[in-house]
Amino acid sequence: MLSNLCSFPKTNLTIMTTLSQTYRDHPLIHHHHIVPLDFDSLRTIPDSHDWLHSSPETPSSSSSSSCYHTNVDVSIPLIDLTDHDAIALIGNACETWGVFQLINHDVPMSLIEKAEGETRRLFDLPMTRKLKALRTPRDVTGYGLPRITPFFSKYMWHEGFTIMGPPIDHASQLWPSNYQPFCDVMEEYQRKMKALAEQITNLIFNYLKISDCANWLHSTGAAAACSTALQLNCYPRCPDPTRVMGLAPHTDTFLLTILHQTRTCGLQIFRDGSGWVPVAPLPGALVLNVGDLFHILSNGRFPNVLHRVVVDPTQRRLSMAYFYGPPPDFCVSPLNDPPETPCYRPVVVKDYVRLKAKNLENALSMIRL
Ligand SMILES: O=C(O)CCC(=O)C(=O)O
Ligand SMILES: [Fe+2]
Repeated sequence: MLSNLCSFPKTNLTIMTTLSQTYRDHPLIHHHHIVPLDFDSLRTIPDSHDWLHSSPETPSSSSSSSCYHTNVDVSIPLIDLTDHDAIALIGNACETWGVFQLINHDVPMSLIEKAEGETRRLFDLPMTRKLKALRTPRDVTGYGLPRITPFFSKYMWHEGFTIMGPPIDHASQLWPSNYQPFCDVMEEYQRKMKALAEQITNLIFNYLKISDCANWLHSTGAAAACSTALQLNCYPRCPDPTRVMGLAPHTDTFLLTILHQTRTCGLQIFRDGSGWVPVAPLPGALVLNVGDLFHILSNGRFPNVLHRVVVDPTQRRLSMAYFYGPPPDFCVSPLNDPPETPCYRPVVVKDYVRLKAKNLENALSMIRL
C-alpha cells in the first residue's frame, strides 16, 4: 500500500502556492534579447538564429525532416479512448514510448478549431501590437520567447504566448475592444483539457494500481488548484529550415502534456535506437506525452520523452500545449508498490519547478538517488 508517499506536506496546508507565483518567484536568468524576431520580414537567417555550426543537434543532422515515417516499427501509438482496453493501451504506451496520440476523446473538434482560430488571430497581429502583450522577465503570461531560451546559445525560430491564469490583461492589450472571444475560448479550452488530463491521470493511476496517491484529484478548493498552463506556439516558415531550430530538445516539467498541432509537421520525439521520430499530425488526434513528474512518480517506468520541433520551409506551424500537474505544494514520490528501490527522492512540485528553471535537463539528476 502507498501511504502518504505522495501527498501534501503536513505543514502550511492553509497557505497554498499558485503556479504563477512559483514562476514569478523564480524569474529566468535575464537575457537582453527578449523579443521574438519579426520573422516574416526576414530574407536571410541572422547569426543569432543560425544553429548550423553551433550544435550537433541541428535539424540537418537528423535523417528525417519528413513527417511520414515509412518504418512501422517507429510509429507512435494511436489510441482510441473508447477502446475497452484503453487503460492497458495507455499504460503500455507510457511505458514503452512516453507519448501517444489519442482519438475519440471528449474534446469537441469545434472547440479545438475555435482555439486554433484564436491562436492564429493572435500570431497574425502586427509585431507592434504583439509587443504590447510582451511577457516581462518577472511575468508568466504573455507573448515572448520560449522559456528554455537562456539555456541555448542560439535563438529559436519561434514565437509564443503563455497563459497561466486569466489572460485578460494581456488580451486587452492585443485587442483593446475585442479581447473577449479570445478569453472565452481559451478558458473553455483549458476547462476541457483539464477534464481530459484528469481522466487520463486516473486511468494511468489505475494502470499503476495507485489508489491513494492522487488526493489532489479528489480535493476541493485551494488544495485542488493543480498546476496548469496553456502554451500557444507559432513556428513561422523558414527558407532554410536545416539551419534553424523551432523548439530545442527538452522534456516537459509536469505530469502530462496534451498537444494539439496544426497539419504542418514539425514535432519529433527522440527514441533510443531510432533517433528523432516525427509525430505526424492526425486529424482529431491529440498528442499526449509524459513529463518529468510522471517519470519520477512512476519511479522511472515511464520515460519523460525528449522532444523538439523542426521548421517547415513553406508553411507556418501552430500548436497548443496544455501542461498538467499536481498543485505546487504537492509532494511527488516514486511509486513503491511492489516495494522497489526508489530512483528519485520525493520532491515538492514547486521545488522541482525551481530546479528546472535553473538547471533545465540537469534538474532530474539533482534529485536522482
Ligand atoms: O509545438 C510542439 O509541437 C511542441 C511544443 C512543446 O513541446 C512545448 O510547448 O513544450
Ligand atoms: Fe514540450
